[in-house]
Amino acid sequence: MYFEKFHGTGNDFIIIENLNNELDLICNQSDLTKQICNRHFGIGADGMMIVCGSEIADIKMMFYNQDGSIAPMCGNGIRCFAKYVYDKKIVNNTIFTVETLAGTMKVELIESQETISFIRINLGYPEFNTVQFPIDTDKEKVIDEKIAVGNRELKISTLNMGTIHTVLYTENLNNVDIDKIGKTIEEHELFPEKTNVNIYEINDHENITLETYERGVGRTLACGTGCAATAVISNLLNNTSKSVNVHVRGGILKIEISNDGVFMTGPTERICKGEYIVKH
Ligand SMILES: N[C@H](CCC[C@H](N)C(=O)O)C(=O)O
Repeated sequence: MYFEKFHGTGNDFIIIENLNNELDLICNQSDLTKQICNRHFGIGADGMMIVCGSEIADIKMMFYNQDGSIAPMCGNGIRCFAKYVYDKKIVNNTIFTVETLAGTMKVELIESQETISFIRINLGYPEFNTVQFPIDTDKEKVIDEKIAVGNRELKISTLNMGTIHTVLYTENLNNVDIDKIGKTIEEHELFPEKTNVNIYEINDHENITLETYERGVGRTLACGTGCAATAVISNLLNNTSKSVNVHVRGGILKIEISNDGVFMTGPTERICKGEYIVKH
């Protein structure tokens, strides 16, 4: 099975095509994801995208986390996906639409080179009321709410930015056990479908540093929708401006909050391509 591997600021993905639905006859896509994304027995990646035909957009992206779970959207992934379908001439414009389970996203290839491209995505608008959040609050938005995490009380904000994100602020990321807090909150009883966990510190009014513990993966070098969700919360709390650079371990993503939606701009790079042997 032909595949290509990409990364977007260190969040890495496998991309395979299913334009003629031939994949459906070969294997279960969730099982295939777990197999191919395994970093020892497979190629290794944080997740997998499948290229599908669409009735409502130029192309459709199905996204699976490394553990085989389906997620509605992936910000770093859709940049890689966009480069793949443009370079393979599956789409023929530098501006096109991608159907996802989180809605149709508008994609723009700003600069396209052989291995690296810069891509700008309109991620749409943050949603607060779609989060099933059984916390005792009469507020419409859950921002800076205190919850019990183990024997501690933490302030969290939860929203949907293509997928569910929970955001926490810290004065110093070096003092935070990201894996421990990330896993605890990911699996917290408040989140029946789990959540992605983002912990950020403020560098200045236009720059934040972010660590993300992703649902279905664990710690990643970057999370595109997590960067956008965190920029939205940080701006709502008057910590940063509407245009902010989010510094992640794998690079920097630019987030712009506007009346037309939340835009994310960042790089994507092709790592390799080849034939994967499906294990039955
Ligand atoms: N783990 C996420 C999906 C991938 C999001 C992330 N890789 C991004 O770049 O947005 C979830 O289960 O909702």
